[in-house]
Amino acid sequence: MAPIKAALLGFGTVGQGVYEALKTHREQLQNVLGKEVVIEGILVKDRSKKRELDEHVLITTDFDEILNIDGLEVVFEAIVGEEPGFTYLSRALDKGCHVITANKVMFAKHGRSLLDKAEALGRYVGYEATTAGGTPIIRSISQLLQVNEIHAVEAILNGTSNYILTNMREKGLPFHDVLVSAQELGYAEADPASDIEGHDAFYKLMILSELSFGETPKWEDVERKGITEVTREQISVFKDWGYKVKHLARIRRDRDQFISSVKPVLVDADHPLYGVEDVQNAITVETSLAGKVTVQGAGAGRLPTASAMVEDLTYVLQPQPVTRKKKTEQHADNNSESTDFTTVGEYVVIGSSVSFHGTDDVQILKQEIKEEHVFLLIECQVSTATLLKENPELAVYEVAGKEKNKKVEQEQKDVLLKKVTNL
Ligand SMILES: NC(=O)C1=CN([C@@H]2O[C@H](COP(=O)(O)OP(=O)(O)OC[C@H]3O[C@@H](n4cnc5c(N)ncnc54)[C@H](OP(=O)(O)O)[C@@H]3O)[C@@H](O)[C@H]2O)C=CC1
Ligand SMILES: N[C@@H](CC=O)C(=O)O
Repeated sequence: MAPIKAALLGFGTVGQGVYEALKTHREQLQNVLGKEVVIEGILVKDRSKKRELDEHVLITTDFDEILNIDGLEVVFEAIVGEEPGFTYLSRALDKGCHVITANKVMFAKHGRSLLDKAEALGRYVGYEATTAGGTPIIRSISQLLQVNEIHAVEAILNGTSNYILTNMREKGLPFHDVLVSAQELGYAEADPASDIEGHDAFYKLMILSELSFGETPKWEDVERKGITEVTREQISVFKDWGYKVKHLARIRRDRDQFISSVKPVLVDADHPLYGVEDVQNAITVETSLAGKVTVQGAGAGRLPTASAMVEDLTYVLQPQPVTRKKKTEQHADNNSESTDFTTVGEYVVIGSSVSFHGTDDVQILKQEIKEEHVFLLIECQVSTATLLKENPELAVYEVAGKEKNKKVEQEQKDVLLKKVTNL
């Protein structure tokens, strides 16, 4: 039987992983698909690099040569950046191919357009590898949670950041050394600023938002912060207090409004993502019927990412019926916050000096002085924490899952805001 002809765009960490996985799992694929899958062509940027490839494989820097492969059915994309990836995949769909991508920057920006085009052409787009590496979250949401309404997603979505934070805490290693190790292991992006500044997790969160809610918040409204300001001294105090710093990507839809952020947050042992370490990613989806569902797995690296792309191959060639989530109206929540109540949360505030001038509504729950810094665990209103975060002298970390509604008189709120501004 004639084999399924495929092409690979990119032959770096991910591209090589796909090439290897197709060879090592040839038999398994043949059992599922009834045919062999053969890579016929590979697109690269630098043709002079030495590559270990079967003789018949076309290696080229010219995308037209890829598209001209006779009988090409599938294009895997694992190159870097929004372009030329988007143009190449659009053209591959126009040519009648199914496409499978790992490129989240491109997919966060153009995923909807590619999915629309594929639908119109009767082709399929696999994008499992764009989000959380080898963790099957795209398939879980799109195929297993079609009837459930999704209320919120809370996740660790960047393997490099989680690997750095884990190794700083467990081995006391300096930030930079662990980043270099993440690069050597193939976890980091070509420009690792994307990982450590939170852009990568942000793109993945936007892909999950589109999948879960049929829309995203305005991108500029999402609070985004990376892990570059997390110090070993902070991690050590947090550890003594029973917390870990995790880079969390969170989105909640509440009465047609999104509350969304990507930032380092403290979690305690009760939090579902507390035990997610090293390059692991995990995603907790809060649903209307199933409650909280968590999926965990390797978030980056050659074979886990290749796994997602090869699994996608079975999906694009044997698609299951899936309805894409449409933007839906949310029903008003009867438990919605009354004006008499205000939301309070727990925060760790760190500075060379921190004082609250006897403000009643800031409860100090714990304190410690370490080297040059005062560490305070406080309970205060969310609005107060927002003000504290604006103070460049302070580092403020939210403790995840500690928000609650508390009765506070309006006058108290005003007094508190004035006092905190005077810090
Ligand atoms: N690394 C990981 O764990 C994961 C990565 N991803 C995503 O997968 C994609 C690839 O990542 P990764 O393999 O790590 O990256 P690498 O930097 O290791 O490899 C990139 C590959 O793309 C090729 N390439 C880059 N630009 C072009 C271009 N304009 N035209 C043709 N080829 C090009 C390069 O060619 P050459 O070899 O000639 O330099 C190289 O082979 C990225 O979008 C990344 O975000 C997704 C999930 C996990
Ligand atoms: N650089 C990314 C790779 C996978 O998407 C990460 O570290 O998570």
